[in-house]
Amino acid sequence: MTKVLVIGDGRMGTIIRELVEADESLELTGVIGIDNKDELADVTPTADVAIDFSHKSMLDLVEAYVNRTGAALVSGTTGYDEAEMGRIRALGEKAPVIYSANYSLGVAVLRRLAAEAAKALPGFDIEIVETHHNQKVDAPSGTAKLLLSAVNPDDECDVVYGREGMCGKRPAREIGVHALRGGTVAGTHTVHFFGEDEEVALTHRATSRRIFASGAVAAAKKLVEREPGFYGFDELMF
Ligand SMILES: NC(=O)C1=CN([C@@H]2O[C@H](COP(=O)(O)OP(=O)(O)OC[C@H]3O[C@@H](n4cnc5c(N)ncnc54)[C@H](OP(=O)(O)O)[C@@H]3O)[C@@H](O)[C@H]2O)C=CC1
Ligand SMILES: O=C(O)C1=N[C@H](C(=O)O)C[C@H](O)C1
Repeated sequence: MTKVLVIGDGRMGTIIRELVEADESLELTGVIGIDNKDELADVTPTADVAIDFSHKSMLDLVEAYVNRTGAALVSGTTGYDEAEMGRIRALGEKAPVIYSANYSLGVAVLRRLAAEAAKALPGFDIEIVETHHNQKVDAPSGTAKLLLSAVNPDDECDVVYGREGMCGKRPAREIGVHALRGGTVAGTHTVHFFGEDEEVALTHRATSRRIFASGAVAAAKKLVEREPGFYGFDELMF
């Protein structure tokens, strides 16, 4: 039995907890929310793997937990800055760690397609649009950032987050990133490629956040078989 600690008891944490409880190969050792977050620093029972879908403010505790116990870490929390991402990567020296801003197979394929399209369509204007429910606290989404780095791998383009006012004509080497918020949308991402008299648009639409939760649980099962190290989604899941 693989022992699983779920960090985050919100929308994602609740579904992950249900999936873990329903899986005979997994044992739930605890669920951490704001109210009992200090357990991470002390009394939490040791788990083989922690699955973290919480909030960036939990990073100090998550980091200390992995360093203290050596538990594997599946991290899906978004909103981290570069320095915080560096701290998550560094945990790979202590334990097997995977980070992905999106645990659906569909987005992993969208990322590849978008990278391919960007190479094949030089000179096209790229715009990324993400849409999420009205409870999401970070923008743009982690997935939008992941797609941005797929189409702009060498940081050659300037990036603008929304536009307003007399911002002038669109420069050629610019990528616009736009966040829409409303209702209960689980997560939609479109990468637009605009050319002369034509447009290619690649879209992934999640119709339920269950897809992210089941991807994270599948990742946890694979991760516990691995040596310490920092793993990407494609490396572990394909
Ligand atoms: N990688 C992926 O595939 C996916 C990633 N996500 C990401 O997972 C994270 C959680 O998403 P979701 O479950 O929808 O979010 P919720 O707001 O429903 O849950 C957030 C959780 O974090 C806890 N928390 C701790 N500190 C804070 C704080 N300072 N402010 C707010 N919450 C805090 C909350 O505790 P409490 O309940 O006690 O308030 C809650 O357990 C987000 O970063 C989201 O972007 C979401 C879907 C897919
Ligand atoms: O907060 C969410 O809901 C989601 N967050 C992730 C992100 O920021 O990319 C993944 C998914 O789109 C749902």
